[in-house]
Amino acid sequence: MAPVKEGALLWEPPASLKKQSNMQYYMNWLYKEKALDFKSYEELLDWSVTDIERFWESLWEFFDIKASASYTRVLDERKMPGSKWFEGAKLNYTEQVFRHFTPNDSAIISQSEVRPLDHMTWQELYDKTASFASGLKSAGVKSGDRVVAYMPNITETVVAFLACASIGAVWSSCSPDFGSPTVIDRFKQIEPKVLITVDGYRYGGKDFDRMSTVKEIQNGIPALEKTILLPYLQENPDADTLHEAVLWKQFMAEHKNASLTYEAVPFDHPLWVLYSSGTTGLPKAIVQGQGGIIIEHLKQLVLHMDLHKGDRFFWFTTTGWMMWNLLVGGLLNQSTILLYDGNPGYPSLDTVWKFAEDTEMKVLGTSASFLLACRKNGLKPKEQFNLDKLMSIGSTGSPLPPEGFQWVYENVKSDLWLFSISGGTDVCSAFVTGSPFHPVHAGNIQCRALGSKVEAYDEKGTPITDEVGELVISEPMPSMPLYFWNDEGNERYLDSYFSTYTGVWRHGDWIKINQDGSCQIYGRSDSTINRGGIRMGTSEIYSAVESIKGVTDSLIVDVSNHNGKDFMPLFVVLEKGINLDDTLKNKINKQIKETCSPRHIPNDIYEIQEVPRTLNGKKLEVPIKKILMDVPFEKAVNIDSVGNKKALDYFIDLAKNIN
Ligand SMILES: CC(=O)CC(=O)O
Repeated sequence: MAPVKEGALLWEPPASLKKQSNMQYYMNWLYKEKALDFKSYEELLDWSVTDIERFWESLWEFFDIKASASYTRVLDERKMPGSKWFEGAKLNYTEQVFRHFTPNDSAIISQSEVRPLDHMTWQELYDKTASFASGLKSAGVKSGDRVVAYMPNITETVVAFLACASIGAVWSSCSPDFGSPTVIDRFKQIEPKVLITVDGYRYGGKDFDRMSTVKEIQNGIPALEKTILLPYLQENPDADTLHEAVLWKQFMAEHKNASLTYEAVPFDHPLWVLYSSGTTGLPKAIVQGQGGIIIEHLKQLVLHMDLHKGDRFFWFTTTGWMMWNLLVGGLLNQSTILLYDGNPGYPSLDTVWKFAEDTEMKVLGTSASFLLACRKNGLKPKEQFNLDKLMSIGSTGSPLPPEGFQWVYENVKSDLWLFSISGGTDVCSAFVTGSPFHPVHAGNIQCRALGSKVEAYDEKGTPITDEVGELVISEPMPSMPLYFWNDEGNERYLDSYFSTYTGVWRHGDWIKINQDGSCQIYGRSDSTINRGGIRMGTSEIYSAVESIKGVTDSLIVDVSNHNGKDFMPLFVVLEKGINLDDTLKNKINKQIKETCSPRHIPNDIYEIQEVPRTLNGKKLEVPIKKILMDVPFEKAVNIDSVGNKKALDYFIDLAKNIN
């Protein structure tokens, strides 16, 4: 097959999909209830980002958000940051989930490398959530206290999260493949009372015992009062080696038949803390609110991904990525969520497609890198699996290039809806996303999300179309972070999003918005490493690499997506007499794997003489990234600010070889 050209039309939504979509239903509802007659998505989008108070209020009514006290006004003031949404309202995330479920329907279908395929009904989910919540309460957990999980993507993690939210406690999770320094850097900041953990996990057919890591985590977080240990890898891990630990089974048994109550919390009550790392300091602890997430996730999942009650919704994720939080959001609409824990490429890349067949999956969400790996390995799922029920594929983590789109249409199904989405941890959602109304063009994201005033700004802050610019959001959204934990005077929050354009959210991605409203993302406009959706600050990688004897300095950049290649090189400066041989490379990779995560192992390691730095000593990450992306030198580097100009030569030569 000839390679598809960027922008080539690959699919158009059939009239039946449009007609039966939630988006159409919402537009009909707006017409009937609000006398708002939009003739197209573009008209609706325009209204949603102009008359923002009425738009978000309409969602509140359309989704029939359950609240024990109503709001007094939708928005206090259009300002960013700090606008107050739905003041006076009292609600609860978990109550929204359980407000009208069908007891014997499946709420969760799960499988892992440790466990076979299993269904959990809504009644079971409700009962287990009630028991866990009661257990947390007896452990002294109150509204506002933090509960953290070092857990894989399995049913117990969802139970624990729903229980935590029902009390109004604040949730935070890390995947058990994260090393203890990474976990401690995150969890310690929020002083959690309770840790929920597994003893270990299986990945790619290998067992990883984590009991000693759990001990290190416990030792690193003095605020912890209790640990709940779920035997997942071993049947009988030795709970006595941990402080104040109780086994999951015992914890649940003590609270059997408990009834579930819901703490009515204000709209901006913290729901969870997600983490995002920059180049310096500890990872940012981003706090998102119960109400903001409920309304944003319903919008994203129900309108943009067209999830209906009972639809089987899957996203391949770990608990350390915001896509886990979005996946769980499927329960807000009583969809059935599908969890997979393990290596999606083990024993082969067929694993996910087989899971799709076995679960009669309707929406299959994954990362662009997974789809590209399937393509590279010549997979043809359509010839091997019955994917009749599959309606759509979602892709995120990095931009999906045209060849990824082509592979899906040629090898999975010619008549499915493939949507690529992008947003991120900061809002736990997507700014640019899918739509049941729009065609799919190779390499393009279908549309900007309702209620997200996404614009591309040039350096002067002027909106541009058909050109790459900074992705900004120029009107407030209820899902924007409430604050960062321990961020005196909102300093880091302001610096992260509002230091470039006053009162406008600068997201840190490059975007091109096309005339027809579709768009493309061109990766991070800063230097953060985003692998498999997990954002890791370069500083975390440096501290791992530079702790190795013989390594004196280092630099890492992620130029994945440039030319459709997955490329994250690490550059090291070595002590005199030390060679960058395979033993040292393996040592570096092992260190990154154990202290950061396996996803942050570089594609290659190069020896350099000097790390290029600014006059005041900062590593030149973004300029080097730009050089390697073949951006013209004068645009990539502000040469006057470079302290050791000669150090750039190496990268200029390397760019010639890789591009
Ligand atoms: C929706 C997203 O933006 C996911 C990610 O790439 O982290």
